[in-house]
Amino acid sequence: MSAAQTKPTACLALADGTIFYGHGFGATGQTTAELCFNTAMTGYQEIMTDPSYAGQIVTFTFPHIGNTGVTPEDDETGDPVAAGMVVKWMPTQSSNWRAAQELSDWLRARGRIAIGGVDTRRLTRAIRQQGAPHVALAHDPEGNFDLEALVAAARGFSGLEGLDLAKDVTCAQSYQWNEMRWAWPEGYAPQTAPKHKVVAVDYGAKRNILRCLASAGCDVTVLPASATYDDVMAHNPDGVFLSNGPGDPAATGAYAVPMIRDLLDKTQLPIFGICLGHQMLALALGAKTIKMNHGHHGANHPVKDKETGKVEITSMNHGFAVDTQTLPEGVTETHVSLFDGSNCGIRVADRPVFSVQHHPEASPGPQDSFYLFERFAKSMDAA
Ligand SMILES: NC(=O)CC[C@H](N)C(=O)O
Repeated sequence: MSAAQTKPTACLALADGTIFYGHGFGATGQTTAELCFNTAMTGYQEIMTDPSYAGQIVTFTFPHIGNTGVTPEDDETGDPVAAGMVVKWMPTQSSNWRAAQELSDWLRARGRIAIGGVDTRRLTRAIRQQGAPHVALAHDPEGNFDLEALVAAARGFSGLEGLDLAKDVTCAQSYQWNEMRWAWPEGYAPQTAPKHKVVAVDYGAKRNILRCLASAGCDVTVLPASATYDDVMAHNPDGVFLSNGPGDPAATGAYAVPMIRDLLDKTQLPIFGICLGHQMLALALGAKTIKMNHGHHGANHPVKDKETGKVEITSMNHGFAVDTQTLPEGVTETHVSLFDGSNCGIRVADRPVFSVQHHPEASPGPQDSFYLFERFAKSMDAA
């Protein structure tokens, strides 16, 4: 906080009793969640509206957040789904021709609490040391905080392990998706007429993934997370896409994995998964997932494609990972994180079934990972 802003109007309490004071913006009130940090320098709106952030408060390590405002065009879904945000500097008035609204007003309208003026470097170190902490975040313009109650609320948060959050963020009904990417990766021609009928199962899908599928020539039907094998097959798809999403893959897997297993056992359909979809495909193949210490959240994560030796600069947002040691016979690790060696991709031998942990649609590379959508489309050409 600056010296001029003396009385704190927001407070972040960690379950270990550490308190961070700051100034509130966005909605007032109180919320509990797991706390992570994201190292991306841009894309705060896409991050806040990524459904995979449900149940989490995001600490932004980049200090200037909010200075380009927000625009409906950049929403990854209808509402912000991250539970709140923590930043170093209070947002200044936005300055960007695309800005339709100030970040603070946008957060307030959507009931999301934010705190500014926090020493985010100290907080990030705490997250790295403790593992993603459970926290309570409160914003009160009068600055009245019951610290004991806040710490108790943080301790009362169950954490993300064992939580199925896909059911909260999935679409209520199936729908068609036709919109394409706005920018074309170099060397890729826009597909004018969709060639492949794809069912995308929505565990919390980001819109840009659906745009990338459409851009690769897919006629996309989106189904809710609860879709059964019969629901999927009723659309007579040429391929099935498993989306990203929040929460613990093992919990969502309780109903999603049997559907994916049926697809694997009863069909030869191409299957492509991203992030939660990747984790649940791995579970369906017999592997296990683990909770990471503080996860991967950023837009600068180097991932090595083990088959080509190429390194992609990727966007990541995950707190769980596939345990490489548990991959069964016939399932190969195709991608690996160069930060910590964790699994970032798998492929089933002799079948067009593959998935990645990172986000190929989010393009920090900026075109490094689009080939995965092309690979999925090509596998349907061949099928
Ligand atoms: N982006 C995602 O799909 C995240 C997957 C999962 N919820 C995780 O945190 O690991």
